[in-house]
Amino acid sequence: MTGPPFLEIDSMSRRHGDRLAVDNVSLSVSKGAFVALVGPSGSGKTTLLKSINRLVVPDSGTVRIDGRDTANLALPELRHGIGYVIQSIGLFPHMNVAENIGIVPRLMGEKGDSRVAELLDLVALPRDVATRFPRELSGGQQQRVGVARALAAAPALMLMDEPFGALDPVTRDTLGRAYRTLHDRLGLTTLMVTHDMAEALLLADRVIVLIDGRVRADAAPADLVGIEDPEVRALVEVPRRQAERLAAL
Ligand SMILES: Nc1ncnc2c1ncn2[C@@H]1O[C@H](COP(=O)(O)OP(=O)(O)OP(=O)(O)O)[C@@H](O)[C@H]1O
Repeated sequence: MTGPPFLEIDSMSRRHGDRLAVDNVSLSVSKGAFVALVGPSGSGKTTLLKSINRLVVPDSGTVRIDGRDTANLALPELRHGIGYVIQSIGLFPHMNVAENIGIVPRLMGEKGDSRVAELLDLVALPRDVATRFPRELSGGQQQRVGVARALAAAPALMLMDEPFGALDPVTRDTLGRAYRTLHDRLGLTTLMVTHDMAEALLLADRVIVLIDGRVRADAAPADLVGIEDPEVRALVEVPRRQAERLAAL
C-alpha cells in the first residue's frame, strides 16, 4: 500500500519563546501513506505541520520531500507541491467558488477555470456551486471547496490541520471518509492533524502521537491499542470507552 520514503523529517526542533514546541522529531513517511498526527492541545502538532511547508521555519534539523531539502527550495516551488487544508478554510468571501478554486492555477499562470469542474466532481460537489459565494454554502460544502482548492495544483503531499474539526459529527464523518477515498484514488501522501483519536484510528494507516513536542507513539491503528505508555493509552482509550458505553445503552 505504501512506497519509499517521501517525507523525511530529521532531528527537527522549533522553539516558540522559551517553549520547545517541537522537540527533536524524526520521522519518515512513505509515498501513499495516510498519517494522523494526534496529541493534546499545545503538543506541537500544528507547529510540526507548518514546519513542513515552511509557514514555520525550524530552528534545527531538516525536512526532505522526495529527497530534496525544503530549506533549499524557493517557497513557491515548495508550496506548489503541497496541498494545505485548515479548519477555518479561509475562502475569499468576495470570490465565487470557481474563483476560489481557480486562484491557485491562475497564480501558477495556467487557465484556472478549465480545472474547476473537474475539481468539483472530485470532491463530489454539484457543478452549479461554481457560481455561488462561500456564504451561500454550508460549512461542509465550504470545506469540500477547500479540499478542491488544495488539490488544484495537483500536489503529491497533503497537509491537513483539523480539516473537518468545525463540522457537525455526521458531516465530519462523511467528509473524512470521502477524503480517504480521494487520497487512495489520487495516490496522495497525507499528514492529518486531529484531536479526535477515533477519527485518526478509523482513517489513517498510521497514527503518530505527539506529546510535549516529542513523538511518543508511532504505530498502525491496530498496534496503537497495545502501547503501554499511560499518556498514549489515555488518548487511545477514549474512543474505546465511548464505544463500550454506547454498546451498553
Ligand atoms: N506563534 C506562536 N508564538 C508563540 N507560541 C506559540 C506560537 N505557536 C505555537 N506556540 C506554542 O507552541 C506550543 C505548540 O503549539 P501548537 O499550535 O503547535 O500545538 P498543537 O498541538 O497544534 O495545539 P492545538 O491542538 O491546541 O492546536 C504551544 O505551547 C503554543 O502555545
